[in-house]
Amino acid sequence: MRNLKFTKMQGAGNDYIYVNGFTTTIENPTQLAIELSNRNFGIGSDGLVLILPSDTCDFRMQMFNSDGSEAEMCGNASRCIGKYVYDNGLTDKKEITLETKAGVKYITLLDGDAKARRITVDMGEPILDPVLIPVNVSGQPVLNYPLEIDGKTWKISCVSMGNPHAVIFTEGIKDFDLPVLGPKFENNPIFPRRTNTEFIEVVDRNTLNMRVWERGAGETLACGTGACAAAVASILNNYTDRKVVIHLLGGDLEIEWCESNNHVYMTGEAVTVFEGELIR
Ligand SMILES: N[C@H](CCC[C@H](N)C(=O)O)C(=O)O
Repeated sequence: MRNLKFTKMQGAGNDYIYVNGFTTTIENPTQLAIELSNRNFGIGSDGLVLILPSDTCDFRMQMFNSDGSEAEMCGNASRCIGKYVYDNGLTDKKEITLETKAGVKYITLLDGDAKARRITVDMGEPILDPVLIPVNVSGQPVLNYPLEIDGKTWKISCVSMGNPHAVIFTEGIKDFDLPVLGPKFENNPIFPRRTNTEFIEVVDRNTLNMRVWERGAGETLACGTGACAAAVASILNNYTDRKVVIHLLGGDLEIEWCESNNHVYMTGEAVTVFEGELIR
């Protein structure tokens, strides 16, 4: 079997392996995501991203977490795909449409070079209907809903950006033991398709601190859809204005929930770390 060429990229420290689906066919992406994400026996990453042809858009994204599960959408990966396709000559456009399982996303390349680019993605409208998130709670929006875990009651605000998020506004997030706490939210029966969980400190009306336990990947240094969900939840709770800077462990993301069209815009970096060839 031919060696596998790949590109390693990261957005705010959320790192994925990118494969050009125009030249390489991946038979079993679920298994490959598990193997290649392993940070000792594989390449090491938060998951695997395939860049594919699309009948309706410029490109299509298929994204797999490090546990092999396929997600509907990935914000940090969508920025990196914008950089990848431009840098590799798959397009000369700086306004790019991307087909995802969460609908069409619109990528705009701002400035930068072959190493790092600043990119904005129109992430579309947030989904607040619990049936669609999904979360087994009645009434919308789901804001500060009391969820008891191991005798402690947490207040969750639930938003989907095509993938499910439970947002918790709290204090002292740097001290949380996420490897213990995260899975108790991720796998809680209230979430029929599991959930990503964001732990948020409100710094001021334009600034949030965030840690995230991702569905299918564990703690990552950043989550683009999670940052969007956290911004929407903080605006709905009137903790912040409609433009927020979110400080994540791996870097900052700028989120705006636009009042005129109800779309959420995410701006941040996309960085190419290295290119490689997997010996198979
Ligand atoms: N773990 C997520 C997918 C990756 C999302 C994240 N890395 C982002 O940048 O949006 C899920 O299963 O919904």
